[in-house]
Amino acid sequence: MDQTPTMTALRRLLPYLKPVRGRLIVSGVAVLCSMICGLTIPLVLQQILDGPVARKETGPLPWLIIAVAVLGAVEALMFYVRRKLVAGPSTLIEARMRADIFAHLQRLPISFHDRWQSGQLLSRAVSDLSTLRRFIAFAGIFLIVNTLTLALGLAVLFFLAPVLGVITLICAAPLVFISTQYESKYATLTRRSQDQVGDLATVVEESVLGIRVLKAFGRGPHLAKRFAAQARELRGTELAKIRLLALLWGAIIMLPELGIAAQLLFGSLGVANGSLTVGTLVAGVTVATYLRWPTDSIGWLLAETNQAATAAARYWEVRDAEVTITDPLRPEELPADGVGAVRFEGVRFAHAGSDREILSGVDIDLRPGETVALVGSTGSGKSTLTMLVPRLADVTGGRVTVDGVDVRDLRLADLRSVVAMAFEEPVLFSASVRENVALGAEDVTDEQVREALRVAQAEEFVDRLPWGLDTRIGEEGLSLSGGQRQRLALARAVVGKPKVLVLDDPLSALDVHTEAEVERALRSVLSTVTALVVAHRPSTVRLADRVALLDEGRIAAIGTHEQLLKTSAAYRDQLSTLDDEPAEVAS
Ligand SMILES: Nc1ncnc2c1ncn2[C@@H]1O[C@H](COP(=O)(O)OP(=O)(O)OP(=O)(O)O)[C@@H](O)[C@H]1O
Repeated sequence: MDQTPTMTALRRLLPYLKPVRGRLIVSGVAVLCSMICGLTIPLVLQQILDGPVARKETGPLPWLIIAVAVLGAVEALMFYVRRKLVAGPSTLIEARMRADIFAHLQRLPISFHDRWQSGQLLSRAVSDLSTLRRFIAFAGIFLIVNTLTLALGLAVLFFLAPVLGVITLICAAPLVFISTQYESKYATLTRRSQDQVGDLATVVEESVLGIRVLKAFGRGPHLAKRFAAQARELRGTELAKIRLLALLWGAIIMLPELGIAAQLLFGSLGVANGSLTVGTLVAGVTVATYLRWPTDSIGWLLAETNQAATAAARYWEVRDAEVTITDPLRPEELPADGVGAVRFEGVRFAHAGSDREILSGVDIDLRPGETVALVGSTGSGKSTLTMLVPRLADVTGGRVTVDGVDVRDLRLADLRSVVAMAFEEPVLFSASVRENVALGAEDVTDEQVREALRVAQAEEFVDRLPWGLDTRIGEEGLSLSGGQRQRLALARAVVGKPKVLVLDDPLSALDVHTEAEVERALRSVLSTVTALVVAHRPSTVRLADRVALLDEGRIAAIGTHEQLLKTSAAYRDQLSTLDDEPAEVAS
């Protein structure tokens, strides 16, 4: 995966900052004001020491003391204002960026999701964005303000006595060199640690989703060991970061201390020979002491900036991923009297970056209302072919049409309102039964949900659930049986009353009893639509009007089951490899 240069990644956040720039600028100005107040206090101190104290006159003293108190109060107030002002914008930016990456993930093609680990996406949408929020609210502002304060402080020192300014400058110069040396090393470590967090999130997610497999095979301890090893790697990276930061901090803290010592040495000599007043020396040392926070914080601020830049780069890597399946520039309309005829015409398909064509000229003509079962050896491309109808992937040659219109010429929303799909693995979301079914179409009424459940033979078991339609089903619907989940997935597929249904092996992995229930549901569902059904079992083949045999990227035979049994040796061979006995099918 290409890595976006980190600082460019940070700059690209500007459009998100734009709507709230007013408040961000005001909060920056507030911090600057508080810093200016802090830097003015030593100047008043100089006036007190060289004026009333040196001359032993107490007259102007109260006013000068009040000035110090007011400056201190304004400094504190401005800090408070910054904190108040910055909270809203930074959380707003985080929320917007999070919503945008989520929306983008929905648009990205399946091929993207096949390539990317879910934990990497999770860490980018959650922890990287929190890092960015912290940067915008705090480190980003202080990076600018502290740099200005350092420049201003230096100017004050030069104003007080050039020698004090020069000493501070000489002591600060090595910091620039050390910081640049450290920056690139720290950036590499930061990137590594943030990627490792993503890898860890992937392991946690996969092991939670696959907990049944892991338990059944007793692989929990093995995975726990692997996880611990990855966690140790992350710890190693974090320790390397801390060691590097410790070195930088050491240098950053030592250099200003040396500066203050040098100021005291040369300043005292100056006072002794009369070239400096005591007030100037005390004010100079106070300014240098005040500059310690802006100086000390540089290491931490650079670390935060690095972290934020890496987080931004990781964010943009996902946002820059190309949405390859989009609405056409000039969309066509489906005919109003469309009946759901589907044609595959010379369809070819190869995965991006792969030379191997999985489909190399598939022709199938699905007549309106007909069910065609697709059989073929494992890996022959059956699932791939089904994905081309609702454009989960696009053909690389030929075309797929619905009612005579190339699916690529239709708006995605229009296409997906007439074509519905159910998959081998019926994914259910942690939401109510109603929400899970209504996911299949927009603005669905309860009556429509019930009708879909009836068609999918699911109404009875849903009514037996503790809260009926409102029952929340667990993540991935794990609390339901396989057959119940399949029937809910079928209800979701039919709720929008599609004209075309594409089913990727809906009877796989079901026991005999459950299979019969889902088969009944399927018969009822298929009677109303044109359907392409991937079949791994003779029982699924039985549901079809015709069967197409996919072999070596082409349709090797197509016809009714009985015709093919008589005429196609390849079909008979294929059936003998299916899960049930061919004899059972023939009956
Ligand atoms: N991202 C990818 N890049 C390259 N090849 C891929 C990719 N994804 C899948 N394939 C290959 O595409 C081929 C077709 O896969 P597909 O899932 O369509 O087969 P299938 O007939 O549905 O198999 P099964 O019956 O086992 O479900 C397989 O050989 C698979 O290895």
